[in-house]
Amino acid sequence: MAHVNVFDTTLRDGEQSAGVNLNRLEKIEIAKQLERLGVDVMEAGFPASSQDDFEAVKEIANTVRGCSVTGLARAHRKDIDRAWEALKGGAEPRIHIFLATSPIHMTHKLKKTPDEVVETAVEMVSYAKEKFPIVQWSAEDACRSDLDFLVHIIEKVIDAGASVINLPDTVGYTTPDEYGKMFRYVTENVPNIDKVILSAHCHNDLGMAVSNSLAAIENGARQIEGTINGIGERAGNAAIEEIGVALEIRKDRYDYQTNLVLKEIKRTSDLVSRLTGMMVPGNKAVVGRNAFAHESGIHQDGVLKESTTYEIITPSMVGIDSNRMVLGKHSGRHAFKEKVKEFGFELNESKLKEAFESFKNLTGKKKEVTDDDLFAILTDTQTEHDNLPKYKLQAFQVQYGSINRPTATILLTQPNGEEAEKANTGEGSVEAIYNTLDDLIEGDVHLIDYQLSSIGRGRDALAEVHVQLTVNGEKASGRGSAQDVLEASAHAFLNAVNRTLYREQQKVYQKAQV
Ligand SMILES: CC(=O)SCCNC(=O)CCNC(=O)[C@H](O)C(C)(C)COP(=O)(O)OP(=O)(O)OC[C@H]1O[C@@H](n2cnc3c(N)ncnc32)[C@H](O)[C@@H]1OP(=O)(O)O
Ligand SMILES: CC(C)C(=O)C(=O)O
Repeated sequence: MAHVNVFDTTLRDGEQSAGVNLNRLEKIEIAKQLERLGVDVMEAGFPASSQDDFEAVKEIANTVRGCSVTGLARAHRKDIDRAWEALKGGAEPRIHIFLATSPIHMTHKLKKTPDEVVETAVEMVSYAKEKFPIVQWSAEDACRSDLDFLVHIIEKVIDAGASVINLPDTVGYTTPDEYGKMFRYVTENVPNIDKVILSAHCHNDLGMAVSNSLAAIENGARQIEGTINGIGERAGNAAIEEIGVALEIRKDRYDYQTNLVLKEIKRTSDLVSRLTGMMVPGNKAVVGRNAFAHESGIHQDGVLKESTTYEIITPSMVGIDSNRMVLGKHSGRHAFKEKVKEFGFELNESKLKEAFESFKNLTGKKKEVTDDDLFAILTDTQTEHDNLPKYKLQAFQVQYGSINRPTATILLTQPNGEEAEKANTGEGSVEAIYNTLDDLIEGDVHLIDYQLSSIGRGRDALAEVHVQLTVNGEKASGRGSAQDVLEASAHAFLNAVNRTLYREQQKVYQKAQV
């Protein structure tokens, strides 16, 4: 059985999804989970793109030991230098340099001739190779490139020191047959191709990213790139969980193995969905809420008689457990601590105490605290920055009636520790809350997007709100959960505002360091 490396780019291409903005702690939490999932390489970010990304890539490279950590770079010395500074402490530093090879990109975007592109690619790969043991080079927009030009440039960058060559379908344009043929052509025509691993990176604009990735594997690719839940630029990337499960379920056809620990899929999907605010559609393959639900009578009858009549994937294979954990108001610290471990979180003592208090508070409101509730509490606690000045909701009240204009009164602790109270109205209760918060918060805040969902099922399910705001013109996303929709809405708004405060504090701190 041939081995196929899994290259996860949730933290780079995934974070390029419109509206997604992960903070450092969230990225680290996802990185730890990707390591548990068994990915071979994780692309932690684009170090030269911002100070935040640089810090996150550096911390992930210095922490993660179970897989290789990489970072993206343009074909620029300064991008490569920055990537080296971020990645040099990693277990196996590797860089991912890209440069477009299609006529459209070379002419209109790069404004370079094909010869200049070859020259730049070779120069930058050689430069990177002086620092990095592993250099991956990507021919951006490979699928709209001239095949013989591809063959020519690939040969040159391999000579310059690249050990992984990626042929991305940057715009999600290709079909499985075409993509497979491109891999075959390159394999058969690049003379030094046996020195490298070929990689596939597919986008989902025409809904073919996973099929294209599988076609690439069948035609010589030994690395596939993708993201969890298929998030990413525009319509997203190939969903890693779908490729992993397809290779497993159809191993009669695909004689390839990966290091993926399929049982970690559900937790990884939940974590990424929750932290990015990108909800997983109910009908999404492998991880959707309905992926294992049987609704119609004939299907239910079949499954009851023999599950394989309508079920090709067992829920337990991807970590969907039918044994529900029940924690209630009589559960103590020890049981709680055990469950936190079982869930894969590593909380320090103060975060554990905070999470236990939130859990106890919830047991006062809900009959039963479910896995989903606990997961929400734990991700929130783990990804919240400690001891930083921030806005904190102390109390609020909303008056709502079908005749009166909704009015919200809010008591807020401000970053300087002082309390302030105000009231304002709105067309609806959420707007009244947001107008009041706007009055209480320094700066110019605008709501761009608001999404409400429930965590788990049942009348007493927790509400979860994701918002996108601009604060003084800067975009920020936030999330909040609570048993009450209005409280969750207020928390999400404040979470987004606090993130911009945190970013400001980081900038001040970084300036002071220089
Ligand atoms: C296919 C992909 O997903 S590629 C990755 C895309 N990801 C991102 O862009 C996210 C992060 N990006 C950023 O933060 C910013 O774009 C930055 C910091 C990288 C650059 O910002 P700016 O300097 O303001 O440049 P801007 O983004 O407007 O334009 C990109 C420039 O890079 C050039 N460029 C694009 N790709 C490459 C490349 N692979 N190698 C070298 N230069 C490149 C473009 O031609 C353009 O150059 P120009 O300014 O001479 O016209
Ligand atoms: C940087 C490259 C690999 C990319 O993301 C793409 O081409 O889609």
